[in-house]
Amino acid sequence: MNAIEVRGLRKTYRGHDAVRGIDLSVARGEVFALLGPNGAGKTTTVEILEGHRPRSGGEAQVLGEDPGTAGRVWRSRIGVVLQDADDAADLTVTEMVRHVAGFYPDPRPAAEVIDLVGLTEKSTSKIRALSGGQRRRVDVALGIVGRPELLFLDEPTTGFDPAARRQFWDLIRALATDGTTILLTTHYLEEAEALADRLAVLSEGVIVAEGTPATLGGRSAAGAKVSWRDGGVQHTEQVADPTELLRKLIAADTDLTTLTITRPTLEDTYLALIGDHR
Ligand SMILES: Nc1ncnc2c1ncn2[C@@H]1O[C@H](COP(=O)(O)OP(=O)(O)OP(=O)(O)O)[C@@H](O)[C@H]1O
Repeated sequence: MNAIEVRGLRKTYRGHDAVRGIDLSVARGEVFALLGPNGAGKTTTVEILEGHRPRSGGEAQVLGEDPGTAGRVWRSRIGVVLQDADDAADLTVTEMVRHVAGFYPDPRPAAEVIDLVGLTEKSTSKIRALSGGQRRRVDVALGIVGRPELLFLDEPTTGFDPAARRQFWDLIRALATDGTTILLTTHYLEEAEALADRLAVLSEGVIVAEGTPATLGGRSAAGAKVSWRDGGVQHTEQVADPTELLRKLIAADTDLTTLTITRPTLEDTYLALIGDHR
C-alpha cells in the first residue's frame, strides 16, 4: 500500500479553486517533492494530507486512513513541519523538543534530535533568541522527534544558510535511508534535485508535470547544446546525442579548447513548464 494516495483532490476557498482535482501517489520510503509557484496550491494540498484542512472533494488516503477523519494514533505516525510554525518563544530549545516529544509513544531523545538539526550549541537558548534559520531548524527537530513513518516538510529550508541546507539534506537522506516517507515542498530546485526520488509541478491547482528529477518535463530527451569557438567564430548546435557531432569535429581537426556541452537544468525545465501553464 502506498503511503499517500490521492484521487481528484479539490479545495475551494470561498469560490476560489485553489486545488483543482489532483492525483498523487507516494510510495512508502519515497522522497516526493511538490514544486510550483506561489499560490499554486502546495501548502493547501499538504495541509489537507496532514489532516489540518478539510478538502472540498476527491479521495485521500494517508498511511491507509482518511486524513480528514483519522485520529490520534494516526497523527502520532506522521511528522509535520509547517510553513508558518508558531514556536513557543519562551521555552528553550531543549524544553520545546521535550515538550513535543511527550506527545509521541516512542520519541527520539531530545539531545539526539537537537544534534541532528545542528542546534546543540543553542540547546539552552530561548527560542525567541534564535535567528530565523535556527528557528526553522527547531521546526524540523519537532517534525522528526516522534520518529514519523511519514514526514511532511513545507518549505523546510527557507532561511537556512548554504551549509545548514547541506546538513539538512544529509539529515533527510539519512531519514529516507531508514525508511521514512517524505513529502516536501520547496522553491529550491537544487534541493528537489538533491533529495527527491520523484517530483510533481503544481500550477494553479493542477499537476502539470510529474517524473523523476532526470526525466521531468522531457528533460532527459531534451538533448544537449554543444558550443565551441574555432578560428574566432562561435558555433552552437543543439543535438539529441553529441557523440556523432564530436566525432565529426575531431575528424576535421577542430580546435575544441572552448568546448562546452550543456543540458537543461531542472530549473530550466521547471520554468518552461510554469511558463507554458501561466
Ligand atoms: N485560508 C485561506 N483562505 C482563502 N484562500 C486561501 C487560503 N489559503 C490559501 N488560499 C489561496 O489558495 C491558493 C493556494 O495557496 P497555497 O498556500 O496552497 O499555495 P502554495 O503553492 O503553498 O504557495 P507558496 O509557494 O506561496 O507557499 C492561493 O491563491 C491562496 O491565496
